[in-house]
Amino acid sequence: MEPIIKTENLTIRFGGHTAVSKVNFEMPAKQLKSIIGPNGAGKTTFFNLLSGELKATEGDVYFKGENITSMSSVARARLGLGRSFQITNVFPNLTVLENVRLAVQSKEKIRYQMYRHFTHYKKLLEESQRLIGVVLLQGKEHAIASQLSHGEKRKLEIAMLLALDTEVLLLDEPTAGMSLEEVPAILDVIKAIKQTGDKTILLIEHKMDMILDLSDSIMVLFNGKLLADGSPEEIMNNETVQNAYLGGLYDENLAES
Ligand SMILES: Nc1ncnc2c1ncn2[C@@H]1O[C@H](COP(=O)(O)OP(=O)(O)OP(=O)(O)O)[C@@H](O)[C@H]1O
Repeated sequence: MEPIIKTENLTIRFGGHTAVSKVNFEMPAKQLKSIIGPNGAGKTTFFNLLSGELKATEGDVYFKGENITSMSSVARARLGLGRSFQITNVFPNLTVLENVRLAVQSKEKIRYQMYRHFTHYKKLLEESQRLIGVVLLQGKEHAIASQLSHGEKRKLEIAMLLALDTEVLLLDEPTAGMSLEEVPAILDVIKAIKQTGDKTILLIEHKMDMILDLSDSIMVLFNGKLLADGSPEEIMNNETVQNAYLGGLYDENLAES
């Protein structure tokens, strides 16, 4: 089966520094792949190249076989490739339900006037409630977005990404800045999304137990290069990966000259 995302020779340089270097990567549809690597390995930069926040210096990005390298992040999001922080339309003074409902509405392109039709309104509400359930925010429907905890805000963002019918979810450290008690709930949310079986998830995480629990595959970035990509077991047993993490490989060995 054709990969849902593919990169060829994907490279970005910031001045003299190559942050992502000649990455050839394939993302199978409807799977969860984690991206790991030490701080500064290029994980977030790689995400930004996929989502269109950054333009590649060299190389190409494909979505379902289409070359999207020159497409804006908005156009990519419309195609179904989205990252959580791209959602700038979380209204802090609206409730959880209202925010999700607006996202569902914007996707369904239902015009405001159609709210007059009660059946449409009811459908919107039902879909919003379903998504609030998927991200485990039941009971918080009427909470004001700005008053949610950090973890709950991330859940709301994910619900809105789902409402926009995002096929590929790019989740950049969804547990960052979260209290320890909030982490298992986010793990459950990602599992619940995975269980729906129709989403492709790319996840940047530092929490190894979480990665091993969730991932179908893991890719390792090191100094901007793709060091390895394989099943969790393969990656754990990969000597090069072990060396990289143990500091056995020096930056110069892998750095772009
Ligand atoms: N806009 C930019 N201008 C210059 N250098 C940048 C820019 N963005 C990233 N970099 C550099 O590129 C490298 C990769 O950064 P990136 O944030 O992608 O790493 P990361 O693997 O996500 O790290 P972390 O785990 O700490 O988030 C770093 O050396 C960083 O300083």
